[in-house]
Amino acid sequence: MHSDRVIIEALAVETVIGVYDWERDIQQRLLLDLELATDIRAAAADDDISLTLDYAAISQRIAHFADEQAFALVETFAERLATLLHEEFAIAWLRLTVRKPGAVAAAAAVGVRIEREWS
Ligand SMILES: Nc1nc2c(c(=O)[nH]1)N=C([C@H](O)[C@@H](O)CO)CN2
Repeated sequence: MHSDRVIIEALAVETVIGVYDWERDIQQRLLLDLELATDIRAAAADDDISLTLDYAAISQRIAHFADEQAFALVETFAERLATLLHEEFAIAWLRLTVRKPGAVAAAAAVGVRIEREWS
């Protein structure tokens, strides 16, 4: 696995998310941190965006994914998003943190962190 990473930090997206009835009718903000494994050397050598993971394109895709989904659990959001990133961007390893700010008043944020690897 490559040790290089393309990163996206504190990406804010809006989505329907939550287990309670009152959460089914509103959009809430999630904050996402991503580490995406890749080998940046070819892109750096040729100074060519097409040879690396485009963090702008990936961020846009994630925002669209969030907008069209309505999961109960942040676990489901994280797992489905990881699969999407693997399938659409050929990402073989990632670490994804999904935070739900404000969900627990006494905490700055709660959520999940997952790592996934595909061979
Ligand atoms: N492990 C989880 N615990 C909880 C979740 C969740 O998605 N994963 N969700 C909720 C509620 O939706 C909460 O965020 C509403 O404030 C509670 N626990």
